[in-house]
Amino acid sequence: MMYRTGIGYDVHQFAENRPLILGGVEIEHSHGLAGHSDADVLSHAIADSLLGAMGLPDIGHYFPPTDDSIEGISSLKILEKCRELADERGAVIQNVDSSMIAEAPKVLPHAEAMKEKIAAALGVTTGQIGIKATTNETMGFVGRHEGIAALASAMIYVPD
Ligand SMILES: Nc1ccn([C@@H]2O[C@H](COP(=O)(O)O)[C@@H](O)[C@H]2O)c(=O)n1
Ligand SMILES: C[C@@]1(CO)OP(=O)(O)OP(=O)(O)OC[C@H]1O
Repeated sequence: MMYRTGIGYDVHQFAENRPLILGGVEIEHSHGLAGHSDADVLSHAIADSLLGAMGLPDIGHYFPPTDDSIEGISSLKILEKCRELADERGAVIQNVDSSMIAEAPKVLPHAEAMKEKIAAALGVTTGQIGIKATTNETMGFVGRHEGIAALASAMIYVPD
């Protein structure tokens, strides 16, 4: 038996007239995030952490930014694809942990709702999903409210 870990990082720029979707949850804010997909930076980081743990190529390999057919795709679908790839290999997701780095809005009040969406997409329990957040203490692009970054780590069990 083997346990494997993976990491993921993503960042998206704020844009006007876009919904702000984080962990599959729409959050009221003055700006949303720009992207070819729904720009759910948290789900993207989590997807990459799972793909990394499985030793697979990253999110852009499965969902290329050049693919017009996925414009506006819900990133929960990307997490569902990660679950499918895990199932195909008999891999079992043990846990996912994550942090968002955002000056605003406050995201922790939405963490439970995000856990529910993410857990459902991955076929795990909410207790297996960690969601944290920090500001960047006004420094850098996050500090200037230019965008949101997210980090994630995953552990999976892979049978022999
Ligand atoms: N976008 C954010 C940022 C932070 N939080 C919560 O606030 C706590 C304090 O953040 P600091 O950066 O000032 O240390 C943090 O631990 C989070 O609980 C948040 O919800 N949303
Ligand atoms: C899923 C994709 C598809 O275009 O989403 P984007 O919104 O482009 O987001 P990004 O995190 O820059 O790259 C991942 C892409 O593969």
